[in-house]
Amino acid sequence: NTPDNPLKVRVQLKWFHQYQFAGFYAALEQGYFRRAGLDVELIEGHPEVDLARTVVDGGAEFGVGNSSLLIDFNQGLPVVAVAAIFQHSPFVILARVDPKIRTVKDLEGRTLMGESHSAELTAYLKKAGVDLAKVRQVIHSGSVKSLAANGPERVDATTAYISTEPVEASQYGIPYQIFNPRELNIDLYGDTLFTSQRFAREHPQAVAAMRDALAEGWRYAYRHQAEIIDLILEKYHPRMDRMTLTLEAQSLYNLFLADIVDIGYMSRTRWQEIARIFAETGLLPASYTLDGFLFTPDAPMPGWAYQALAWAALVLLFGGLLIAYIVSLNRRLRLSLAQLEAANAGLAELSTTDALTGLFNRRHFDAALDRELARATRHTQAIALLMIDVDEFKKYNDALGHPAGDACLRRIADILRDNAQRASEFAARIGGEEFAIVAGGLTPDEAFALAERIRREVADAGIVHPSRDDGRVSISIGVNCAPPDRVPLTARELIAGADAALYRAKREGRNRSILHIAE
Ligand SMILES: Nc1nc2c(ncn2[C@@H]2O[C@H](COP(=O)(O)OP(=O)(O)OP(=O)(O)O)[C@@H](O)[C@H]2O)c(=O)[nH]1
Repeated sequence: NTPDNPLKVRVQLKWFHQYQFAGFYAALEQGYFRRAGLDVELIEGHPEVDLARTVVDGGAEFGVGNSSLLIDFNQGLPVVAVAAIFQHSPFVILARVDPKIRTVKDLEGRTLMGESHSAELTAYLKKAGVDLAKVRQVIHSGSVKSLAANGPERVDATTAYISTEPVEASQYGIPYQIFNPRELNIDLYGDTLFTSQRFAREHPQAVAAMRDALAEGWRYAYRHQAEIIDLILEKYHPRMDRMTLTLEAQSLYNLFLADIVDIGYMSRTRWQEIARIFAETGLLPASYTLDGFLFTPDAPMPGWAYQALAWAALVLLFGGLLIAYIVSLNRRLRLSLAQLEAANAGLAELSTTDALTGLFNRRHFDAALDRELARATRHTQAIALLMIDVDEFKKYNDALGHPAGDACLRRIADILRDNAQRASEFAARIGGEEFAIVAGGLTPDEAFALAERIRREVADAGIVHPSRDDGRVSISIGVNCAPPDRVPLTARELIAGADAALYRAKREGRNRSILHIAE
């Protein structure tokens, strides 16, 4: 509902037009209802109107009732309390001044005039120990004048609002006394805005809007009391004059402004207390309930919201499935990766060759050297080791780049392989630019000759080295040879001798072979 296309609603008031309904008049006049999307029509009440029935049967969308609504609700009338307009009930009994009527109990045997559905009256009389059967109850004439009438229409007491009838009685010069239920701790909500369960279910937003606009109307009425009284006098033809309305207004404000709660506020605890009072006086069964009686603005979801929710659930479902699939895929991937790594590690373990040159790698060299030494020992054979290192290879790399360095290493490796072709010989790359050749059965001279041949072949290969004096890549070789009578010699001893010779070759100018002489 919008201000341009408002929802038409009728409000059944519980009494004649008077200041009691000031919040409604103000909200109408100030446009609060219309702004809330409501086109409100007020229906004047009277003593006999059955408020709950009128609203439930569709005679109005809202009603202004009182705490009796809780009894109607428990008797099966589908009403919903929306807002407590008065935090305390203005309800009292107004009785004639009569020496025989001193307490409310003295109303036994007397005539009491009351409006319909006044549970508060019954609760009060019962709690005061009045035998209801002994009280003659008649329908409210609508005027306090019945207290002073002559003849059969005269009554001894009447239900009344503390805000209205005492003033009227004074104006008519009727002496009166007041019996107030609050003296017996009967403290109920006063006027209460309510609707039917059906309307609350179908138009929850309109109900909340009505409640809020009415509260705003009451706030306005409080600030502009005289203006609202003028309005009532002009538009609503009240049965009271300005003075009575003014006194009524002041009396009403005492009832609900004493509480530090927002106009319209109501609490479940308070309703529970009211239910307890009704149950105590037999107006409600012990099995009474409050469930469904109080309006909760949780609007039922509109159709589009259900659809959006369904889509969101679907997206969540597919999202969840996708995530589960990705997680399982990931797990499988991690597993295969781990297997792959293990396999690679196994392969590396098994691998014997160097990836760059194709020669044996360091691991194989160590194992093979041990094997060759053992064999030489077994057959009492000589064994020679050539340790080969590329000269000033760092400068080569620096000058020509790493890829060129790799190519150079491969060329040298080829030369080494070519020169270690016998069954008892093998070449290996044992470091970055370090190589080794193991040759079984060679005398020291033969081993040295082999070293020199290799060194010359590398020098003659003509691999350009920008930093070398002769412009060529060269190698240095340290040769160690264990003659048959010196075997067994450990691998470590053999390598140490060859290293020492290589070190000398470097120190003496590079591009040379040195034979280690055992001491
Ligand atoms: N391109 C390439 N260079 C490597 C490789 N392995 C080691 N090197 C390089 O070889 C160089 C060895 O340098 P050094 O140990 O200082 O020896 P050097 O420059 O050859 O000098 P000397 O041995 O004293 O003649 C380093 O620059 C390493 O980066 C490889 O696989 N490829």
